[in-house]
Amino acid sequence: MTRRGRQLDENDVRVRARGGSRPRTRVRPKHENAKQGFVTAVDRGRYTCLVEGREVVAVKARELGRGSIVVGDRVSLVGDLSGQPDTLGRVVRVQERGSVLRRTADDTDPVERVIVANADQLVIVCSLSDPAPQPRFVDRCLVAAYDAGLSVLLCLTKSDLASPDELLRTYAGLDLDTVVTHADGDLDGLRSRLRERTSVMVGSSGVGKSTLVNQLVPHARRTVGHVNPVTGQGRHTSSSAVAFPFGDGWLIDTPGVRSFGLAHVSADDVLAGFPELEEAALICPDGCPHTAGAPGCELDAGVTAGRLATDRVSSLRRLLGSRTGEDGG
Ligand SMILES: Nc1nc2c(ncn2[C@@H]2O[C@H](COP(=O)(O)OP(=O)(O)OP(=O)(O)O)[C@@H](O)[C@H]2O)c(=O)[nH]1
Ligand SMILES: [Zn+2]
Repeated sequence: MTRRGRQLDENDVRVRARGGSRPRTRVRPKHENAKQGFVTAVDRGRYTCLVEGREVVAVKARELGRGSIVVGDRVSLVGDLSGQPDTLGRVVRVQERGSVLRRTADDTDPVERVIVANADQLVIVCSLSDPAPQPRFVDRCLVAAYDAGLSVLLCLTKSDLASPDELLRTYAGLDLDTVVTHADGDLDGLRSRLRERTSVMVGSSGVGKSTLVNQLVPHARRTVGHVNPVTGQGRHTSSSAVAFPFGDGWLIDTPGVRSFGLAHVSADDVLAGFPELEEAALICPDGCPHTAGAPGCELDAGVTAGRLATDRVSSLRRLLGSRTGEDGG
């Protein structure tokens, strides 16, 4: 279950139905010797799974149908699980997911994609300078995280270049944890918040996410810096998520995820990404759209009286508007 008790999507239902409501006798005996694995990478129909400490490449068994398998899924595998080159295992079952982090391509696209399963924390990586902080990106990630029932760690990087004070003030009082880092600093604070959980890292380009992942997981070898236009060197070979074991948990990098389209999130759940505004909006008239100038909207009153931050209110309004195609977000 997710924290907000959200309905799981089609894929989840399909996975559950196969595991639960079907007579198990038909499937089970065949896979009695199936082993448990954790999906660490997905690339064109090939699933890399960690099985008893070995990296096994597997395909999806036909009986699983069209249901998706994503990084973070816990799966049962049969077939050749030796992990030797050119061997293939077969994923025969996907366990029920504890959480699903999803996105749509843009805010008006109805097609949802699950990016990562079973995560419990979203780490939003945001640089304090070079590139300048993007609070709207952070707000959008917050909505996606709360919608998925994930807790949030805001990681402010490049503190050697600028002070974190202003951003820390902006996000103080929200239901999130913060940590401030820079490339030559110690990462103990960050490490301690990553152990024993499954964390997903997101960040826009250049914020220093790969630098962080490489420091946390030295064998990760994430490419750092810009793509060389001549050689193409530095280009990420995969745009999908990759999971690395970290302490007793997992650290999942998402190189291709630059943002979250939020078409799948209801207006109420967008508002839930802004807890202080959600509380203020309780005294709005019934059915208030919370748009600028909406009659009696408490968000306007709160801004005028200095109780609410202008930036947060306009960020919320931009997100609400972009989902109906009124604003590019
Ligand atoms: N001053 C400073 N520079 C940093 C820090 N961390 C990373 N950088 C630099 O910022 C640039 C971008 O770092 P990356 O780690 O590639 O950033 P990224 O978020 O992975 O960006 P993409 O590769 O586009 O996904 C590189 O030139 C890094 O050397 C930091 O703490 N301080
Ligand atoms: Zn309102």
